[in-house]
Amino acid sequence: MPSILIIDDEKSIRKTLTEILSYEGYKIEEAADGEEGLKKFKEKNFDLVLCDIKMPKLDGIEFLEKAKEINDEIPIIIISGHGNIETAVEAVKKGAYDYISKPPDLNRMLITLRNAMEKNSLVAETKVLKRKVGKVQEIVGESLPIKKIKETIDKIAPTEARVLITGDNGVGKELVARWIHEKSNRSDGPMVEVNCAAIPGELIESELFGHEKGSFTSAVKQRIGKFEQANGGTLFLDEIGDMSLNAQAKVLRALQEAKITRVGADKDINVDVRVIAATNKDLLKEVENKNFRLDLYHRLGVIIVHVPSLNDRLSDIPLLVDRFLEDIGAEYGQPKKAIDRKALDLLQKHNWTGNIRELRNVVERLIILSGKTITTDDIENYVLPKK
Ligand SMILES: Nc1ncnc2c1ncn2[C@@H]1O[C@H](COP(=O)(O)OP(=O)(O)OP(=O)(O)O)[C@@H](O)[C@H]1O
Repeated sequence: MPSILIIDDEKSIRKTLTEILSYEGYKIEEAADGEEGLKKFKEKNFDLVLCDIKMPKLDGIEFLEKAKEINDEIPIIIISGHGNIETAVEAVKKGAYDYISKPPDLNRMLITLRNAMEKNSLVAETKVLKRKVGKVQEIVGESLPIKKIKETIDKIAPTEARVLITGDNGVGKELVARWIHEKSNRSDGPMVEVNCAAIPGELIESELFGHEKGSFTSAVKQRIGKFEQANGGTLFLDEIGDMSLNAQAKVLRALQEAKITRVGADKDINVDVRVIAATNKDLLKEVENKNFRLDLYHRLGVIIVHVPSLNDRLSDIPLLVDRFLEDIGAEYGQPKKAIDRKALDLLQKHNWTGNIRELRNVVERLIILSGKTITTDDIENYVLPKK
């Protein structure tokens, strides 16, 4: 149950707000002035604070400044009276999430609260994910195409240019996208990924743009879409070739106008997002077949990075195998296994239709099934198709 701290010197206001918000399922604590509020704020971890501006002892702005120093992740919403809208605006500039006017409009207040908490949990989620992922995995390889790709990433990452990454399944398109984000000026912002092939056609719009409660039968609560989640960062549209024409039209508009509209809403929302898209399809062929919009293709593909298949850069295999032996070995808590030269040669002769993902799986299998050193027998037994 989300918890809210209400700080207001007027008892009647505290009482009304407490009644309404408890009824809405929030856990409420009250404080009668800024000082008491700050004491409670220090003691407990609230999900949100509602704070009046004019109060004895410590007023709303002073509370805001002190609270931000203690924990600037908890959203604070200012309640402002008639006479102090300007102060409320100043509070927002100083980091309050928003303000609501007295007497509060019930619906608007509830929406503001919900948005604040939702946004906050998204921020927290992104942080957790960032910590989990930690550093982006290195792009291993010394072959000419890989060197070129690394150079291109260095050149294009700091620009705002949209990038279309093409290549087979499992060649490392997502990894390239991650590095572009990581080396861009947006790296402190989120990188949000959408796999357009995995989302049913009728849900993709709501997934990308969000929806208002009740906008369609299963929209039981308001939802923030991926474009909004990626605000200030990068949106990675994977498998873009599988997106419906309907959704393509909306994505095009979002790119042209830097604005989106949630499904069922009439208000536009500005978004500041860099889009990177990836596909394993030949998009121009899809354009010819009327499955993909040419104008969207041109919007997305300002820069095109093609990641070649592993079969076209077999010289990278020894380095990749070495890296996977080390990483996967460590994941299993085992010492790194060796592989003999001839076994490595066999791997370089294999037809890698599943690309680097397949190679990684193969190395994992070999680590599990082989002895200390991986031999040609192991490759014949566990990798090559049985005749
Ligand atoms: N050059 C590389 N060095 C190290 N690991 C790599 C490299 N390229 C890809 N990988 C690893 O191979 C796996 C597949 O890569 P990734 O998911 O980026 O491919 P993809 O092209 O996006 O695949 P899909 O088309 O299925 O979305 C991942 O585990 C990735 O970390």
